[in-house]
Amino acid sequence: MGRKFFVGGNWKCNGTTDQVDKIVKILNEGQIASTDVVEVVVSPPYVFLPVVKSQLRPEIQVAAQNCWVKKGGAFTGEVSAEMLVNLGVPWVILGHSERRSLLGESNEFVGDKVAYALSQGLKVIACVGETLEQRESGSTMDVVAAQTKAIAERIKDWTNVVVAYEPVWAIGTGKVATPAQAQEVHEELRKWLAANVSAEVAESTRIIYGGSVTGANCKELAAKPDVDGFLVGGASLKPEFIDIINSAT
Ligand SMILES: O=C(COP(=O)(O)O)NO
Repeated sequence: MGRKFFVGGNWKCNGTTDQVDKIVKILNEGQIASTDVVEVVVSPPYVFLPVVKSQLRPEIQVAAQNCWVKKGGAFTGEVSAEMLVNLGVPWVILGHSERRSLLGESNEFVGDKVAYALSQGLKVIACVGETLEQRESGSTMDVVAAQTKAIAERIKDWTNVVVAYEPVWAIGTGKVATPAQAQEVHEELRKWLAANVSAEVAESTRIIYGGSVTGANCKELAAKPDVDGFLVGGASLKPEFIDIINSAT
């Protein structure tokens, strides 16, 4: 398969300087698999990005949790892709379900953000996922395909894209998807990429799972053939994140 395992830590809107110091210490002192085996990217809030980047061991990269949809300027409160590149931040999470639901980010807006971030040289963790209502109505794949299509219509090169399947009903709820549920959607997503982009992109693009991943459930999920890693929320703030990083070994 040849897809390097990928573990992202999404700190969301959390952290004080003391808490950030403690998390960085855990990350710097943890026994983690080599970068040949796993790619690790942690995503602090914007305000902590420079200090975390400066203090983290070199094997662990950083990501922003969002960025603006076009070149910076008169967009009060926004942070541009160019600023992240200027800071040496290599990754950005885009299209997280919390932004789609709380801030009304549409599939098209997320697609535009992904295209612009890539054009500026950022690497992107692009989030997709359905709500409980959508799953219960049997429209999971329709939703996830539409979210992915809005990205595919706007980009040509998938080299720097990781797709994060994060079922909304599993985020922050403790109701983790079963390994079979995760595998089913990841496999269908990969088939969608093969049919609508290319076999090569389908084969090489990492599709990672997010939604109540913990040190206790990560191994079983990681064992599934189309689960290429994780995007972890709550547990990325805890020592168990080290176990999740090592879950593919
Ligand atoms: O939103 C998530 C997952 O959050 P939890 O692990 O806390 O469910 N990742 O981006």
